[in-house]
Amino acid sequence: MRYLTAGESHGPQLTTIIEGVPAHLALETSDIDVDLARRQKGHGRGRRMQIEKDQVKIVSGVRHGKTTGAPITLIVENDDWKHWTKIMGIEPLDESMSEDEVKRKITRPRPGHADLVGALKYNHRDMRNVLERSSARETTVRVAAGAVAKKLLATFGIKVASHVLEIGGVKAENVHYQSIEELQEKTENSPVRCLDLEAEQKMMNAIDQAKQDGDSIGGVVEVVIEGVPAGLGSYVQYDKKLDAKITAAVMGINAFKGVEIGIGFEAARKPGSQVHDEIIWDEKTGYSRKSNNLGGFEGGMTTGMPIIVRGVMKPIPTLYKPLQSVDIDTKEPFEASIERSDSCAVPAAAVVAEATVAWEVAVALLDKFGKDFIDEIAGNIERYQERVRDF
Ligand SMILES: Cc1cc2nc3c(=O)[nH]c(=O)nc-3n(C[C@H](O)[C@H](O)[C@H](O)COP(=O)(O)O)c2cc1C
Ligand SMILES: C=C(O[C@@H]1CC(C(=O)O)=C[C@@H](OP(=O)(O)O)[C@H]1O)C(=O)O
Repeated sequence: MRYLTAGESHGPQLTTIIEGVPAHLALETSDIDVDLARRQKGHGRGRRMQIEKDQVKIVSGVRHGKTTGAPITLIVENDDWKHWTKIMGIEPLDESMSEDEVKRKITRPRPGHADLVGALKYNHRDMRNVLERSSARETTVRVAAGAVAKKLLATFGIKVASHVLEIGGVKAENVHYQSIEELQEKTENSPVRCLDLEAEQKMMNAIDQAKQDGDSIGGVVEVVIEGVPAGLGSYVQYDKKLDAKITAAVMGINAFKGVEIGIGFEAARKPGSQVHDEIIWDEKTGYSRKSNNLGGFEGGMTTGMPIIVRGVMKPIPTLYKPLQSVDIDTKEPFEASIERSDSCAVPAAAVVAEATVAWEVAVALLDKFGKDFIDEIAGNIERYQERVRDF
Protein backbone atom coordinates (compact mmCIF):
# COMPACT_ATOMS: atom_id res chain seq x y z
CA MET A 1 0.00 0.00 0.00
CA ARG A 2 1.32 3.46 -0.84
CA TYR A 3 0.01 6.99 -1.26
CA LEU A 4 1.04 10.34 -2.57
CA THR A 5 -0.49 13.70 -1.77
CA ALA A 6 -0.87 16.83 -3.89
CA GLY A 7 -2.32 20.28 -3.37
CA GLU A 8 -1.51 23.72 -2.01
CA SER A 9 -2.64 25.30 1.24
CA HIS A 10 -4.69 27.98 -0.57
CA GLY A 11 -5.33 26.09 -3.81
CA PRO A 12 -8.67 24.52 -4.71
CA GLN A 13 -8.15 21.16 -3.00
CA LEU A 14 -5.87 18.55 -1.44
CA THR A 15 -5.74 15.16 -3.11
CA THR A 16 -4.37 11.75 -2.24
CA ILE A 17 -4.22 8.62 -4.37
CA ILE A 18 -3.93 5.46 -2.32
CA GLU A 19 -2.89 2.29 -4.07
CA GLY A 20 -3.03 -1.22 -2.67
CA VAL A 21 -6.04 -1.09 -0.33
CA PRO A 22 -7.44 -4.65 -0.35
CA ALA A 23 -10.80 -5.28 -1.99
CA HIS A 24 -14.03 -5.58 0.05
CA LEU A 25 -13.09 -3.19 2.85
CA ALA A 26 -16.23 -1.36 3.97
CA LEU A 27 -15.43 2.34 3.52
CA GLU A 28 -17.66 5.41 3.68
CA THR A 29 -16.92 9.12 3.74
CA SER A 30 -18.00 9.22 7.40
CA ASP A 31 -15.08 6.88 8.31
CA ILE A 32 -12.73 9.62 7.09
CA ASP A 33 -14.69 12.76 8.00
CA VAL A 34 -14.62 11.90 11.67
CA ASP A 35 -10.80 12.12 11.70
CA LEU A 36 -10.77 15.23 9.51
CA ALA A 37 -12.98 16.94 12.09
CA ARG A 38 -10.76 15.75 14.96
CA ARG A 39 -7.69 17.21 13.22
CA GLN A 40 -9.36 20.62 12.97
CA LYS A 41 -10.05 20.86 16.68
CA GLY A 42 -7.89 21.79 19.63
CA HIS A 43 -7.28 24.86 21.75
CA GLY A 44 -4.77 27.20 20.09
CA ARG A 45 -5.77 26.90 16.45
CA GLY A 46 -5.92 30.09 14.37
CA ARG A 47 -8.63 31.70 12.22
CA ARG A 48 -8.13 29.40 9.23
CA MET A 49 -9.80 26.54 11.08
CA GLN A 50 -12.98 28.64 11.36
CA ILE A 51 -13.08 28.96 7.57
CA GLU A 52 -12.55 25.27 6.73
CA LYS A 53 -15.09 22.48 7.29
CA ASP A 54 -13.03 19.57 6.03
CA GLN A 55 -15.02 16.81 4.33
CA VAL A 56 -13.72 14.14 2.02
CA LYS A 57 -14.95 13.19 -1.43
CA ILE A 58 -14.15 9.65 -2.50
CA VAL A 59 -13.78 9.84 -6.27
CA SER A 60 -12.39 6.41 -7.18
CA GLY A 61 -11.77 2.91 -5.88
CA VAL A 62 -15.00 2.47 -3.90
CA ARG A 63 -18.37 1.17 -5.11
CA HIS A 64 -21.48 0.85 -2.96
CA GLY A 65 -19.50 1.31 0.24
CA LYS A 66 -16.79 -1.28 -0.49
CA THR A 67 -13.27 -0.91 -1.86
CA THR A 68 -12.66 -2.64 -5.19
CA GLY A 69 -8.87 -3.02 -4.97
CA ALA A 70 -8.40 -0.17 -7.48
CA PRO A 71 -6.57 3.04 -6.50
CA ILE A 72 -8.63 5.18 -4.14
CA THR A 73 -8.65 8.93 -4.80
CA LEU A 74 -9.64 11.18 -1.92
CA ILE A 75 -10.09 14.93 -2.16
CA VAL A 76 -10.67 17.63 0.45
CA GLU A 77 -11.62 21.08 -0.84
CA ASN A 78 -10.18 24.28 0.62
CA ASP A 79 -13.05 26.60 1.47
CA ASP A 80 -10.48 29.41 1.76
CA TRP A 81 -9.59 28.97 -1.95
CA LYS A 82 -12.29 31.43 -3.00
CA HIS A 83 -10.32 34.22 -1.29
CA TRP A 84 -7.10 33.28 -3.10
CA THR A 85 -8.11 32.51 -6.70
CA LYS A 86 -6.11 35.40 -8.22
CA ILE A 87 -3.03 35.00 -6.05
CA MET A 88 -2.96 31.25 -6.58
CA GLY A 89 -3.81 31.50 -10.34
CA ILE A 90 -2.60 28.63 -12.45
CA GLU A 91 -2.73 30.73 -15.64
CA PRO A 92 0.08 33.29 -16.33
CA LEU A 93 -0.13 36.43 -14.18
CA ASP A 94 -3.47 38.15 -14.64
CA GLU A 95 -3.02 41.67 -16.14
CA SER A 96 -6.03 42.87 -14.16
CA MET A 97 -4.34 42.14 -10.85
CA SER A 98 -4.03 45.27 -8.76
CA GLU A 99 -0.65 46.37 -7.56
CA ASP A 100 -1.64 45.42 -4.05
CA GLU A 101 -2.41 41.85 -5.06
CA VAL A 102 0.86 41.49 -6.92
CA LYS A 103 2.58 42.88 -3.82
CA ARG A 104 1.42 39.86 -1.87
CA LYS A 105 4.58 38.28 -3.26
CA ILE A 106 6.45 36.94 -0.25
CA THR A 107 10.07 38.02 0.11
CA ARG A 108 10.37 37.88 3.89
CA PRO A 109 11.21 34.39 5.18
CA ARG A 110 9.98 33.22 8.60
CA PRO A 111 12.66 31.67 10.83
CA GLY A 112 11.68 28.03 11.50
CA HIS A 113 9.50 27.61 8.39
CA ALA A 114 10.61 26.22 5.03
CA ASP A 115 10.50 29.67 3.33
CA LEU A 116 14.16 30.63 2.94
CA VAL A 117 15.75 27.25 2.28
CA GLY A 118 12.92 26.23 -0.06
CA ALA A 119 13.40 29.49 -2.00
CA LEU A 120 17.17 28.97 -2.27
CA LYS A 121 16.76 25.37 -3.35
CA TYR A 122 14.05 25.84 -6.02
CA ASN A 123 15.06 29.37 -7.05
CA HIS A 124 11.77 30.97 -6.01
CA ARG A 125 11.88 34.74 -5.55
CA ASP A 126 8.25 34.57 -4.39
CA MET A 127 8.31 32.35 -1.33
CA ARG A 128 4.58 31.69 -1.64
CA ASN A 129 5.69 28.91 -4.00
CA VAL A 130 7.36 27.28 -1.01
CA LEU A 131 4.93 27.95 1.80
CA GLU A 132 1.89 26.77 -0.14
CA ARG A 133 3.22 23.23 -0.19
CA SER A 134 5.26 23.20 3.02
CA SER A 135 2.12 24.21 4.96
CA ALA A 136 0.63 21.61 7.28
CA ARG A 137 -2.64 22.03 5.38
CA GLU A 138 -1.35 18.96 3.53
CA THR A 139 -1.77 16.89 6.68
CA THR A 140 -5.51 16.92 5.91
CA VAL A 141 -5.09 14.23 3.28
CA ARG A 142 -2.45 12.40 5.28
CA VAL A 143 -5.13 12.07 7.95
CA ALA A 144 -7.60 10.92 5.28
CA ALA A 145 -5.19 8.19 4.11
CA GLY A 146 -4.57 7.28 7.75
CA ALA A 147 -8.31 6.95 8.33
CA VAL A 148 -8.44 4.33 5.57
CA ALA A 149 -5.53 2.52 7.25
CA LYS A 150 -7.35 2.73 10.61
CA LYS A 151 -10.51 1.26 9.07
CA LEU A 152 -8.44 -1.60 7.68
CA LEU A 153 -6.79 -2.21 11.05
CA ALA A 154 -10.14 -2.03 12.87
CA THR A 155 -11.47 -4.78 10.59
CA PHE A 156 -8.85 -7.06 12.17
CA GLY A 157 -9.45 -5.85 15.74
CA ILE A 158 -6.49 -3.43 15.84
CA LYS A 159 -7.31 -0.16 17.60
CA VAL A 160 -5.53 3.18 17.38
CA ALA A 161 -5.63 6.20 19.71
CA SER A 162 -3.51 9.19 20.66
CA HIS A 163 -3.18 11.74 23.40
CA VAL A 164 -1.20 14.80 24.37
CA LEU A 165 1.48 14.37 27.06
CA GLU A 166 2.98 17.83 27.18
CA ILE A 167 2.33 21.39 25.95
CA GLY A 168 4.63 24.36 26.49
CA GLY A 169 6.46 22.60 29.34
CA VAL A 170 3.25 21.56 31.17
CA LYS A 171 3.36 17.77 31.61
CA ALA A 172 0.40 15.43 32.03
CA GLU A 173 1.03 13.32 35.16
CA ASN A 174 -2.10 11.22 35.52
CA VAL A 175 -2.45 9.49 32.15
CA HIS A 176 -3.70 6.05 33.19
CA TYR A 177 -6.55 4.41 31.29
CA GLN A 178 -8.17 0.97 31.45
CA SER A 179 -8.88 0.46 27.76
CA ILE A 180 -8.14 2.09 24.44
CA GLU A 181 -11.86 2.96 24.17
CA GLU A 182 -11.58 4.94 27.42
CA LEU A 183 -8.51 6.71 26.05
CA GLN A 184 -10.37 7.57 22.84
CA GLU A 185 -13.45 8.83 24.66
CA LYS A 186 -11.61 10.96 27.23
CA THR A 187 -9.34 12.64 24.68
CA GLU A 188 -12.31 13.47 22.42
CA ASN A 189 -13.82 15.43 25.28
CA SER A 190 -10.62 17.35 26.01
CA PRO A 191 -9.82 20.64 24.21
CA VAL A 192 -6.14 19.66 24.28
CA ARG A 193 -6.58 15.85 23.92
CA CYS A 194 -5.10 15.30 27.38
CA LEU A 195 -6.14 12.73 29.99
CA ASP A 196 -4.95 14.70 33.02
CA LEU A 197 -7.63 17.29 33.81
CA GLU A 198 -5.35 19.39 36.00
CA ALA A 199 -2.67 19.52 33.33
CA GLU A 200 -5.34 20.18 30.69
CA GLN A 201 -6.27 23.50 32.30
CA LYS A 202 -2.62 24.48 32.71
CA MET A 203 -1.94 23.60 29.06
CA MET A 204 -4.84 25.80 27.94
CA ASN A 205 -3.54 28.63 30.09
CA ALA A 206 -0.07 28.22 28.58
CA ILE A 207 -1.57 28.38 25.06
CA ASP A 208 -3.59 31.50 25.94
CA GLN A 209 -0.51 33.12 27.44
CA ALA A 210 1.59 32.31 24.35
CA LYS A 211 -1.12 33.77 22.12
CA GLN A 212 -1.33 36.91 24.22
CA ASP A 213 2.46 37.27 24.03
CA GLY A 214 2.39 36.83 20.24
CA ASP A 215 4.36 33.63 20.76
CA SER A 216 3.82 29.92 20.06
CA ILE A 217 4.39 26.66 21.95
CA GLY A 218 5.01 23.01 21.10
CA GLY A 219 4.64 19.75 22.98
CA VAL A 220 4.68 15.96 23.05
CA VAL A 221 2.05 13.55 21.68
CA GLU A 222 1.69 9.80 22.14
CA VAL A 223 0.13 7.24 19.79
CA VAL A 224 -1.04 3.86 21.10
CA ILE A 225 -1.97 0.90 18.90
CA GLU A 226 -3.41 -2.26 20.48
CA GLY A 227 -4.14 -5.69 19.05
CA VAL A 228 -1.17 -5.84 16.67
CA PRO A 229 0.08 -9.39 16.02
CA ALA A 230 3.70 -10.18 16.95
CA GLY A 231 6.08 -10.29 13.99
CA LEU A 232 5.23 -7.26 11.80
CA GLY A 233 8.40 -5.76 10.33
CA SER A 234 11.71 -7.64 10.28
CA TYR A 235 15.22 -7.69 11.71
CA VAL A 236 16.78 -9.10 8.54
CA GLN A 237 17.53 -5.78 6.85
CA TYR A 238 17.78 -2.19 8.17
CA ASP A 239 15.03 -0.96 5.86
CA LYS A 240 12.58 -3.64 6.97
CA LYS A 241 12.52 -2.56 10.64
CA LEU A 242 9.01 -1.33 11.38
CA ASP A 243 10.04 0.84 14.34
CA ALA A 244 12.44 2.67 12.01
CA LYS A 245 9.70 3.20 9.41
CA ILE A 246 7.31 4.54 12.03
CA THR A 247 9.96 6.86 13.41
CA ALA A 248 10.71 8.28 9.95
CA ALA A 249 7.00 8.74 9.24
CA VAL A 250 6.39 10.64 12.48
CA MET A 251 9.46 12.83 11.86
CA GLY A 252 7.86 13.59 8.49
CA ILE A 253 5.01 15.45 10.17
CA ASN A 254 5.44 19.22 9.90
CA ALA A 255 7.26 20.66 12.91
CA PHE A 256 8.17 17.27 14.48
CA LYS A 257 11.67 17.23 15.88
CA GLY A 258 11.98 13.96 17.80
CA VAL A 259 10.43 10.52 18.15
CA GLU A 260 10.59 7.90 20.92
CA ILE A 261 9.39 4.30 20.96
CA GLY A 262 8.31 3.14 24.43
CA ILE A 263 10.42 4.74 27.15
CA GLY A 264 12.77 6.00 24.40
CA PHE A 265 15.51 8.31 25.71
CA GLU A 266 14.75 7.22 29.28
CA ALA A 267 16.34 3.84 28.41
CA ALA A 268 19.73 5.56 28.37
CA ARG A 269 19.37 6.27 32.10
CA LYS A 270 18.30 2.82 33.34
CA PRO A 271 20.00 -0.58 33.75
CA GLY A 272 18.94 -3.41 31.44
CA SER A 273 17.07 -5.17 34.25
CA GLN A 274 14.69 -2.18 34.40
CA VAL A 275 14.29 -1.80 30.67
CA HIS A 276 13.77 -5.22 29.07
CA ASP A 277 10.26 -6.61 29.26
CA GLU A 278 10.10 -10.04 30.93
CA ILE A 279 8.43 -12.81 28.91
CA ILE A 280 5.44 -14.81 30.19
CA TRP A 281 3.10 -17.38 28.59
CA ASP A 282 -0.40 -18.66 29.29
CA GLU A 283 -2.73 -20.97 27.40
CA LYS A 284 -5.32 -18.36 26.56
CA THR A 285 -3.16 -15.48 25.31
CA GLY A 286 0.13 -17.24 24.45
CA TYR A 287 3.30 -15.13 24.84
CA SER A 288 3.11 -11.78 26.56
CA ARG A 289 5.25 -9.34 28.59
CA LYS A 290 5.14 -8.22 32.19
CA SER A 291 5.88 -4.64 31.11
CA ASN A 292 6.07 -2.69 27.86
CA ASN A 293 9.09 -0.41 28.22
CA LEU A 294 10.17 -1.11 24.67
CA GLY A 295 6.85 0.13 23.30
CA GLY A 296 5.91 -3.06 21.45
CA PHE A 297 9.14 -3.56 19.46
CA GLU A 298 12.11 -5.94 19.52
CA GLY A 299 14.43 -6.38 16.54
CA GLY A 300 12.36 -4.00 14.43
CA MET A 301 9.36 -6.33 14.85
CA THR A 302 6.15 -5.94 16.80
CA THR A 303 6.09 -8.03 19.99
CA GLY A 304 2.30 -8.21 20.27
CA MET A 305 2.33 -5.66 23.10
CA PRO A 306 0.78 -2.23 22.44
CA ILE A 307 2.80 -0.01 20.11
CA ILE A 308 3.72 3.20 21.94
CA VAL A 309 5.17 6.07 19.90
CA ARG A 310 5.87 9.60 21.13
CA GLY A 311 6.61 12.62 18.97
CA VAL A 312 7.91 16.08 19.83
CA MET A 313 6.42 19.08 18.04
CA LYS A 314 8.40 22.30 18.08
CA PRO A 315 6.58 25.64 18.53
CA ILE A 316 4.81 26.98 15.41
CA PRO A 317 7.25 29.16 13.39
CA THR A 318 4.84 31.95 12.36
CA LEU A 319 4.84 34.41 15.25
CA TYR A 320 2.92 37.61 15.94
CA LYS A 321 5.90 38.60 18.07
CA PRO A 322 8.50 39.69 15.51
CA LEU A 323 11.67 37.65 15.02
CA GLN A 324 14.53 39.04 13.01
CA SER A 325 14.90 38.01 9.39
CA VAL A 326 16.13 39.44 6.06
CA ASP A 327 14.06 40.57 3.07
CA ILE A 328 15.48 38.65 0.09
CA ASP A 329 14.85 41.56 -2.33
CA THR A 330 16.27 44.45 -0.30
CA LYS A 331 18.61 42.38 1.91
CA GLU A 332 17.43 44.67 4.72
CA PRO A 333 16.70 43.19 8.13
CA PHE A 334 13.03 43.33 9.10
CA GLU A 335 10.84 42.18 11.92
CA ALA A 336 7.99 40.07 10.61
CA SER A 337 4.35 40.97 11.15
CA ILE A 338 1.73 38.40 10.19
CA GLU A 339 -1.94 38.07 9.38
CA ARG A 340 -2.89 34.84 11.11
CA SER A 341 -1.44 31.61 12.49
CA ASP A 342 -2.00 28.81 14.96
CA SER A 343 -0.35 29.50 18.33
CA CYS A 344 -0.36 25.80 19.22
CA ALA A 345 -1.33 22.84 17.02
CA VAL A 346 -0.16 20.00 19.28
CA PRO A 347 -3.69 18.50 19.77
CA ALA A 348 -4.21 18.49 15.99
CA ALA A 349 -0.76 17.03 15.48
CA ALA A 350 -1.71 14.10 17.75
CA VAL A 351 -4.41 13.18 15.22
CA VAL A 352 -1.89 13.47 12.38
CA ALA A 353 0.58 11.27 14.28
CA GLU A 354 -2.16 8.69 14.86
CA ALA A 355 -2.86 8.55 11.11
CA THR A 356 0.83 8.33 10.30
CA VAL A 357 1.61 5.45 12.67
CA ALA A 358 -1.58 3.60 11.69
CA TRP A 359 -0.55 3.83 8.04
CA GLU A 360 2.86 2.21 8.64
CA VAL A 361 1.34 -0.57 10.75
CA ALA A 362 -1.32 -1.27 8.10
CA VAL A 363 1.34 -1.50 5.37
CA ALA A 364 3.36 -3.94 7.50
CA LEU A 365 0.23 -5.99 8.24
CA LEU A 366 -0.52 -6.42 4.54
CA ASP A 367 3.15 -7.24 3.85
CA LYS A 368 2.85 -10.18 6.22
CA PHE A 369 -0.69 -11.40 5.68
CA GLY A 370 -1.54 -10.70 2.02
CA LYS A 371 -2.86 -7.76 0.09
CA ASP A 372 -5.75 -8.73 -2.15
CA PHE A 373 -9.01 -9.09 -0.25
CA ILE A 374 -10.22 -8.83 3.33
CA ASP A 375 -11.38 -12.40 3.99
CA GLU A 376 -8.14 -13.86 2.68
CA ILE A 377 -6.11 -11.61 4.97
CA ALA A 378 -8.42 -12.34 7.96
CA GLY A 379 -7.93 -16.10 7.43
CA ASN A 380 -4.16 -15.71 7.27
CA ILE A 381 -4.08 -13.66 10.47
CA GLU A 382 -6.27 -16.15 12.30
CA ARG A 383 -4.12 -19.17 11.35
CA TYR A 384 -0.92 -17.33 12.26
CA GLN A 385 -2.28 -16.21 15.65
CA GLU A 386 -3.31 -19.79 16.46
CA ARG A 387 0.16 -21.07 15.57
CA VAL A 388 2.08 -18.49 17.62
CA ARG A 389 -0.21 -18.95 20.64
CA ASP A 390 0.95 -22.56 21.06
CA PHE A 391 4.46 -22.07 19.70
C1 LIG B 1 -1.42 20.59 12.46
C2 LIG B 1 -0.30 21.57 12.20
C3 LIG B 1 -0.61 22.93 12.10
C4 LIG B 1 0.40 23.85 11.85
N1 LIG B 1 0.07 25.18 11.78
C5 LIG B 1 1.04 26.09 11.53
C6 LIG B 1 0.73 27.50 11.46
O1 LIG B 1 -0.41 27.92 11.61
N2 LIG B 1 1.75 28.34 11.21
C7 LIG B 1 3.03 27.92 11.03
O2 LIG B 1 3.92 28.72 10.80
N3 LIG B 1 3.35 26.60 11.11
C8 LIG B 1 2.40 25.69 11.34
N4 LIG B 1 2.73 24.36 11.43
C9 LIG B 1 4.15 23.97 11.32
C10 LIG B 1 4.76 24.16 9.93
O3 LIG B 1 3.97 23.53 8.94
C11 LIG B 1 6.19 23.62 9.88
O4 LIG B 1 6.93 24.13 10.93
C12 LIG B 1 6.86 23.97 8.55
O5 LIG B 1 6.26 23.20 7.52
C13 LIG B 1 8.38 23.74 8.52
O6 LIG B 1 8.70 22.39 8.64
P1 LIG B 1 9.52 21.80 9.90
O7 LIG B 1 9.04 22.56 11.10
O8 LIG B 1 9.16 20.36 9.93
O9 LIG B 1 10.98 22.06 9.65
C14 LIG B 1 1.74 23.42 11.69
C15 LIG B 1 2.04 22.04 11.81
C16 LIG B 1 1.04 21.13 12.07
C17 LIG B 1 1.37 19.67 12.20
C1 LIG C 1 -4.62 25.13 7.09
C2 LIG C 1 -4.12 24.39 8.08
O1 LIG C 1 -3.05 24.71 8.83
C3 LIG C 1 -2.24 25.76 8.39
C4 LIG C 1 -0.84 25.30 8.54
C5 LIG C 1 0.11 26.41 8.33
C6 LIG C 1 1.52 26.05 8.15
O2 LIG C 1 2.31 26.95 7.83
O3 LIG C 1 1.87 24.88 8.31
C7 LIG C 1 -0.30 27.73 8.35
C8 LIG C 1 -1.71 28.15 8.58
O4 LIG C 1 -2.33 28.40 7.33
P1 LIG C 1 -2.93 29.83 6.97
O5 LIG C 1 -1.72 30.68 6.73
O6 LIG C 1 -3.76 29.65 5.75
O7 LIG C 1 -3.72 30.28 8.15
C9 LIG C 1 -2.49 27.02 9.21
O8 LIG C 1 -3.85 27.36 9.26
C10 LIG C 1 -4.70 23.12 8.47
O9 LIG C 1 -4.17 22.53 9.40
O10 LIG C 1 -5.70 22.68 7.84
